[in-house]
Amino acid sequence: MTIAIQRLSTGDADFPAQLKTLLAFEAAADDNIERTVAAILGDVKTRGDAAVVDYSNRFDHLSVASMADLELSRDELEKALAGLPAERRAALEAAAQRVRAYHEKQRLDGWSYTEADGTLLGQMITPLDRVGLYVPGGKAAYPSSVLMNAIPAKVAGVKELIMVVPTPGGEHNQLVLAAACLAGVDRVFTIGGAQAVGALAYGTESVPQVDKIVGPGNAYVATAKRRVFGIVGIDMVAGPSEILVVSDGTGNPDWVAMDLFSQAEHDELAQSILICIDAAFIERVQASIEKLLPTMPRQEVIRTSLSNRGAFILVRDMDEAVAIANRVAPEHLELALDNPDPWVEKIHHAGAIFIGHYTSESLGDYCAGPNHVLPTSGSARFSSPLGVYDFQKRTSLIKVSQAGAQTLGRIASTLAHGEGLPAHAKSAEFRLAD
Ligand SMILES: NC(=O)c1ccc[n+]([C@@H]2O[C@H](COP(=O)([O-])OP(=O)(O)OC[C@H]3O[C@@H](n4cnc5c(N)ncnc54)[C@H](O)[C@@H]3O)[C@@H](O)[C@H]2O)c1
Ligand SMILES: N[C@H](CO)Cc1c[nH]c[nH+]1
Ligand SMILES: [Zn+2]
Repeated sequence: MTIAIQRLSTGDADFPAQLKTLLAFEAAADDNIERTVAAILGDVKTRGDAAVVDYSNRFDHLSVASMADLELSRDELEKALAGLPAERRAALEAAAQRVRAYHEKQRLDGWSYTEADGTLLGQMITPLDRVGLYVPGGKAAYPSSVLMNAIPAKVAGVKELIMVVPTPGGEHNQLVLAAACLAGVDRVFTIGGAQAVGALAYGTESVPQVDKIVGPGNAYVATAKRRVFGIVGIDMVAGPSEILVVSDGTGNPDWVAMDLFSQAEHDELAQSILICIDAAFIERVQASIEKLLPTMPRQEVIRTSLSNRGAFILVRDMDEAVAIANRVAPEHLELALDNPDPWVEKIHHAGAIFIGHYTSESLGDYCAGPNHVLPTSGSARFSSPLGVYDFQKRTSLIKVSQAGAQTLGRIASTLAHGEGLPAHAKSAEFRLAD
């Protein structure tokens, strides 16, 4: 069966309008979800543990009596790690080691300088005290996301990392627990959805209140995170996965087809786009898609994603390809080019750039080292991958010498009078020598 993937060409007069439609994705605001989440959060705020237990029993089909049944012991996490088949354990450890090494480079350090009159100015960096990590557990479990969220937090020096993961029907995903153990997660509660976000944001008798909640989740989780923002910090509200491949017609079309599949298989709403300067190569990728799709276990998800949100864009040259890539500002951008290096610095908007034919996006998802939590839906125009800096805060330092108080005091006094704030002016003036 032919898979109908939208074809666009920059040579067409209506290309700008077509591109706009292709990129016009907004997570549908759902009043029912808003109402449900508001009610759950309110209940968790009022009734604490009892509410969390009730919702966990209802939504995750459990029958537990108290929160004590919903916390895993250190022993259970260690058993999960010890029980992994050797090959899986080695892969998990190799990925964790590479992700840690990369993120070590991101740690921000404080700085200060002293002016001629002895006044010291600087910036102090402190880690967040306590962070909540949401790990989705409904339809699919992602141990790699445990590493990508927990390791930067630990590298930043976060003192306590509390993980929540729903376990529908009481099933514990051993690879998720092993990843938590390896990444140094401190406590794990088997709770999910809006009730878990509420427990982390407000604190309950058992779940400590955190300072920031990170990690992806479904519409209930995303809505709850948006609602508790302000009481706690949040990382970002990630949309469906995206990949954009820029091709000059070189390389293997099977590789490109599978790279497009790799993000399409996440979600029917995922977006996979190929921009290419060579019409014949686009046809070869289409043929590869037809050939390879029947071999894929998640072919229905891939088919839906490619036909609803996928696209092939034929461009006249590489400059046009790069301009459109920057307009899309994709989560993942592959430069599938024989000579990719000169083009890297022309890409200004992308969550991550995968350079050259051997750099499949999937290596970044698991083990290259950089974080796989990346800005989606064009937000790479103004935001960055999750990193150590998301778990560090900056505090300004000001230590004014007696001499400095004279110079600064006169400036501050003048400006304070200008603003009509006499107490500000006086507090500076009191420190002026007569
Ligand atoms: N961007 C990324 O890096 C990334 C990584 C992993 C997962 N994801 C996304 O995370 C999401 C995971 O979703 P999921 O559902 O599998 O797991 P989830 O853990 O996010 O949600 C499961 C919870 O949703 C709540 N829920 C379900 N139905 C409900 C209802 N009718 N009323 C109230 N609450 C309800 C329940 O409490 C349940 O425990 C997917 O959208 C996936 O694409 C994104
Ligand atoms: N590609 C996803 C983020 O867009 C992350 C992931 C986890 N496992 C596989 N992939
Ligand atoms: Zn992925």
